[in-house]
Amino acid sequence: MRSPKDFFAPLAVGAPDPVREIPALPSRMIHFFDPGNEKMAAKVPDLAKKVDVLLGNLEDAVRADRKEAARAGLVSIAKANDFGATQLWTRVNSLDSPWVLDDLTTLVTEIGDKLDVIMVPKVEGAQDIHYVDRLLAQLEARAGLRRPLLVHAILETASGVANVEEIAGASPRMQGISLGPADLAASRRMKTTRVGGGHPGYLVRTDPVGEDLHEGRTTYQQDLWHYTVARMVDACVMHGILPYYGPFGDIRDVVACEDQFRNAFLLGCVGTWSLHPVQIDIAKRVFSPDPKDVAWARRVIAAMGDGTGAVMIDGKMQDDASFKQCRVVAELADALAERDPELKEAYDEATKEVQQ
Ligand SMILES: CC(=O)SCCNC(=O)CCNC(=O)[C@H](O)C(C)(C)COP(=O)(O)OP(=O)(O)OC[C@H]1O[C@@H](n2cnc3c(N)ncnc32)[C@H](O)[C@@H]1OP(=O)(O)O
Ligand SMILES: CC(=O)C(=O)O
Ligand SMILES: [Mg+2]
Repeated sequence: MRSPKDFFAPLAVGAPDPVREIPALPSRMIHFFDPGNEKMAAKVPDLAKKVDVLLGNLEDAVRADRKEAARAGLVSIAKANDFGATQLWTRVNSLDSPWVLDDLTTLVTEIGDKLDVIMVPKVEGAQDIHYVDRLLAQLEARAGLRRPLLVHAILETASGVANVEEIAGASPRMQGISLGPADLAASRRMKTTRVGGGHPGYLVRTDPVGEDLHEGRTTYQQDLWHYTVARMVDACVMHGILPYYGPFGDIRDVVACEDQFRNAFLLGCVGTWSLHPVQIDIAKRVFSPDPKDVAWARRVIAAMGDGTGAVMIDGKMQDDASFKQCRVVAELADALAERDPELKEAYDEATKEVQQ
């Protein structure tokens, strides 16, 4: 284990200094595309205007015989485009794969100055992050980069979940963690066959009403991911990094997708993945606070002054704890409004209405 005193020293001579704080940039949707797929790649410049994060995916969903095309495609796309305030991330192949070394070496060397975050799949424990941390420092030093690349882990193995707190704190590069429900389900031997979302068999049932055990008993489907998302959120917050939901594979079911995203938003996640253009607006809607909630939050903050004491607003008690919750919502709204003029207008309009 590294001494806390050395935590902010570069891991290679000439590598940039590690960051001391993870920037809380808008990242409501991490939009996945296959950089080796010409149709998808052609849409990237337009998509960049709509999404907070574009992610060139090199891992699962890219066929083995297309890995090199995907890597080369990402290099060309990054060199040919300026994405402005939209972040560019990549997901490299897993650390036990034959491709990851070339992924990291090529990407850091060729486009390390364009990339913001490297997503590492199937992270099992802090040792995986330590490996990537040192290698990135060596590559950054060789490439003469002035800004350190950040690292994002996918939580998609049973060991990863058991070690999530140490993963979150393994390096100052750690930017965030996403839930990987598909691989996690396989790793845990869950008896599901889906990519995220619920399952009709995972339910609770009301008590029997009479002799007939089948009559009049309502069932409620439960959220398979509640425990993992909640634990991931706590681990991330403990270490000052950002939690995300991951993929929702039923592209057609936009309703359940929105529900899954909203559960994650309410539990503390800052964003999610979009696998298909249709999921971009869902993520944007869900991970931008509702204008009514923003107006309420601003009203509570104004009424609470320095945040101490208690006041009553519309019959509801407000004190330091609700003031802090309102600040979370209001600060997120302010950050998103800076990037999105339409949202700014909606938030200001709703705020004016409650002031009248
Ligand atoms: C468990 C995990 O690891 S999840 C992460 C890994 N998975 C991924 O990254 C999947 C990314 N998404 C995809 O590959 C695709 O969206 C698929 C395979 C799910 C569906 O693709 P298609 O069958 O082509 O969908 P569809 O016909 O609705 O696409 C409509 C258009 O949008 C394009 N499109 C689809 N997905 C994307 C995307 N993610 N980014 C950009 N464009 C896209 C298609 O190329 C198509 O273009 P066209 O109109 O020029 O023909
Ligand atoms: C996100 C991912 O890779 C998974 O669910 O397996
Ligand atoms: Mg996976």
